[in-house]
Amino acid sequence: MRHFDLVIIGTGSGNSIPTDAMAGWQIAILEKGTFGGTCLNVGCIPTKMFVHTADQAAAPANAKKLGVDAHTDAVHWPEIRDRIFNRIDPIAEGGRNWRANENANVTVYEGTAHFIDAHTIDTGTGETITADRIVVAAGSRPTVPDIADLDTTGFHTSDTIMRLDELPESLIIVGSGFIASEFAHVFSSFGVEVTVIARSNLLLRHEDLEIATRFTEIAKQKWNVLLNRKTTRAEKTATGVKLHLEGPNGEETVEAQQLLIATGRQPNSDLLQTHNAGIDTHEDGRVKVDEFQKTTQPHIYALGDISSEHQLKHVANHEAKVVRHNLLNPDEQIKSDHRFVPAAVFSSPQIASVGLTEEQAKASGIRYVTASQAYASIAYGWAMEDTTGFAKLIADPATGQLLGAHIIGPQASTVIQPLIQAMSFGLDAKSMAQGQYWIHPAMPELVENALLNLPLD
Ligand SMILES: Cc1cc2nc3c(=O)[nH]c(=O)nc-3n(C[C@H](O)[C@H](O)[C@H](O)COP(=O)(O)OP(=O)(O)OC[C@H]3O[C@@H](n4cnc5c(N)ncnc54)[C@H](O)[C@@H]3O)c2cc1C
Ligand SMILES: NC(=O)c1ccc[n+]([C@@H]2O[C@H](COP(=O)([O-])OP(=O)(O)OC[C@H]3O[C@@H](n4cnc5c(N)ncnc54)[C@H](O)[C@@H]3O)[C@@H](O)[C@H]2O)c1
Repeated sequence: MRHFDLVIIGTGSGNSIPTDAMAGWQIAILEKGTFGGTCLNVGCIPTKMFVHTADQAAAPANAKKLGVDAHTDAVHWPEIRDRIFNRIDPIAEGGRNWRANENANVTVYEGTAHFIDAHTIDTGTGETITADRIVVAAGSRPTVPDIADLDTTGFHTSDTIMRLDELPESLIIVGSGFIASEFAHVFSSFGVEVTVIARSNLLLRHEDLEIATRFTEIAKQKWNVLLNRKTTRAEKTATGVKLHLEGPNGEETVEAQQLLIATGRQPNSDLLQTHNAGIDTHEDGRVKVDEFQKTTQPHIYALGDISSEHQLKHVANHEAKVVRHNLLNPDEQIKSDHRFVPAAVFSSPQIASVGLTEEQAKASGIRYVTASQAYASIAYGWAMEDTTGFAKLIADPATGQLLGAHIIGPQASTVIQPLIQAMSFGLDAKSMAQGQYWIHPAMPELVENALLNLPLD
């Protein structure tokens, strides 16, 4: 049985751990799917390449209010799809080739691995190996809800929808979180008739209530948004799929050519049989880790979607850096920093957030103040004729420190960055607003004005 100094399970953020400083270590990398993991192959990167294209396709419709007549003549789905994946697929293959054939100290095993015990792993390739140290970076996979007959109708998840042969005329999306909101924007901008089915009365309900409410209002004008609906049964039709729903109008059905299930992602700890290694998991299947990313077995670390409460690439990357440091410096371990984890929804409009929502601030019983600023009341907002976007800030009235920041509107994912910086480095709202120039008349004036609007002494 071959023995390794280090085994890494999963080639998403886990693949970034081996470094020159580990050149003397024998390392095994285990992967059951495509090298590079979710973000590169079926997640952040292709989705944002589709989102940017969708933004272009939708732009002419928005130009009308500026006095410009423009029209999107055609959306060439096969060309768009192939442009995106002809860029991504070689990167995945190049990464695999580099690790498999060009790293003298790395051995790649391509199979579905599982633990035999705390030091022994069946690689799923017919070979079982042992290791001194192990990194569990096996990510998550789409959750499929229990809808009767769904298995007979066929459906897509984010793993498959981006590789459709052709653009459908209509698409039903079950779910109302990140993936639903981003793909609804992509497909509707490409001319597809989109229906979004949500269990609750709001889309993106993890966001601050005012933000989620505004997003839901806007979404209703663009998509067929069905709120407070339970999907009870799926049925195959001659042209696609029919879903049976229960909701405020009683029983009803919706039909479309294609169906996307976007109801969350579950950690892959079950595939790994982590219990065989004595690794504890949370009730939702996430591997338990401490602040050093150590599992309940001190020689096994975990990172990213399989253990984190934030299923975000920047978090997985941060944790991978922490794990790499701790593997190389066992006597000077560092902690992960999860204080201010930002996230953005790349829909239309975009949403970006960091820190507490107002509901969370209220529930925690702390004292807080809020302030908002509309894009419509800053000069660049006039230029864009934006009427729906705004920033909302939550701050501690005693110290002026920001507790949360939420933006809905153009370029929200970029405009929020100085607020993330202020929170991370402890810069108070007043100093931030008054201690620097803000380029006039640029979009960050939204942030400057929101800061100045906070009722602080
Ligand atoms: C559609 C979509 C869009 C997204 N967009 C964004 C975004 O814009 N911004 C953002 O921050 N995040 C985004 N995310 C989330 C982000 O992709 C993930 O948080 C991140 O990729 C997780 O990285 P990871 O290394 O933990 O896992 P992964 O990248 O999933 O890597 C885990 C790897 O482990 C392998 N594996 C699993 N089980 C086994 C096993 N038993 N044996 C061997 N190998 C195994 C898998 O095949 C996979 O390659 C998106 C996700 C999706 C699905
Ligand atoms: N821009 C980004 O950073 C980005 C983009 C896409 C995905 N992601 C990550 O991937 C994760 C997964 O995305 P997602 O959109 O699948 O999850 P999500 O957690 O954002 O949303 C899941 C949605 O499905 C609904 N839902 C759950 N079970 C259901 C059921 N049985 N029937 C109907 N609806 C149900 C939930 O109410 C929720 O609206 C996200 O949590 C996020 O961390 C990030």
